Amino acid sequence: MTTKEKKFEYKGMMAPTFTPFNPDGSLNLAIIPRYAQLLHDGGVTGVFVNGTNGEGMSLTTAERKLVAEAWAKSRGMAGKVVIQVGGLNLRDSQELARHAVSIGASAIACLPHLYDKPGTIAELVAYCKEVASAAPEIPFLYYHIPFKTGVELPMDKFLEAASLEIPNLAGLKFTSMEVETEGYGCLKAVGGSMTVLNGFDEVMSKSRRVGFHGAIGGCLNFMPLEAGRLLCLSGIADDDGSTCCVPRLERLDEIYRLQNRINTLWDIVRKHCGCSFVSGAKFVMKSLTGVDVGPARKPQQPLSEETEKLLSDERRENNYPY
Ligand SMILES: CC(=O)N[C@@H]([C@@H](O)[C@H](O)[C@H](O)CO)[C@@H](O)CC(=O)C(=O)O
Repeated sequence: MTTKEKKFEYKGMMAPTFTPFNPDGSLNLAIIPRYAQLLHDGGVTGVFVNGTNGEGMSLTTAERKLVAEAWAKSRGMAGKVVIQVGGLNLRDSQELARHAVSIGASAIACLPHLYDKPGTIAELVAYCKEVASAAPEIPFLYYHIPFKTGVELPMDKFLEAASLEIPNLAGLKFTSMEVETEGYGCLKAVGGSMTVLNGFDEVMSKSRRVGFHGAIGGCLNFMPLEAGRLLCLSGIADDDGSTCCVPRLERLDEIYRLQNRINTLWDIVRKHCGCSFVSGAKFVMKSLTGVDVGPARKPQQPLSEETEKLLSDERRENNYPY
């Protein structure tokens, strides 16, 4: 593999896709082409499959392959197809990594082991190396999401150490609020050669300002136009008024407004759905786009009619969509 191939050269908005289910809980793969078209129309240029929104950890390995294949078939619309292969026993993650190569995925991403959690950078590097080496032909991204995994190791140091051991290491999905400190360190790590993608919508603007390459955020499934404008305005340097037709103060107001709109929507979902956040997010997806990705799987709880009504009422009161 050449240096260029092992890098994940990507800039833009990538949707962490919801796995569509039928009401009986079986996969609804037939809807994926329409879902991919919707993302494409909103300016989304990649998909992150079988992650948190995708409920990868609630799917069987066979189902994860089917979902990955369906997105790979829709790559004409979906753009870059990144398959999250972690959250399982190592053997299955390696099998999914090989499968990702066989279907022409753009890259794989991987969580740490969720039970035998790594306690040191060396342990995390060793684990990632096992997975990455099963798919040496394509880039490997680490999926950093400490609030879910409990693995809180410093990512800038991880990238430095992993780059010496994993030839196809290309970067990470950084799902932490620490974008201006640790996240910035990741951008500077390994001579600035790693791709760093933001994972929390709440810090989308900040992450763009410090130079993250892109965003993988749930809101990109249903409000990509607002998110795209937010990312675009946030990427304009303050001292370079000449490149932007929107005056600086107006621009800052608009950034503030757009970031707040995204945050408010997530606050509504969190308030009514708590731990069944993906159930709520899937309901929002259906309400705002008409693409029905169905219910979430347990342990996410189904939404009661009352919760659905509360979500709908608050959504409308806050003018989503415009
Ligand atoms: C934990 C979680 O759900 N994170 C979301 C965010 O978009 C999140 O929903 C949003 O920032 C609200 O907190 C994405 O990062 C999910 C994601 O990338 C994935 O599906 O793997």
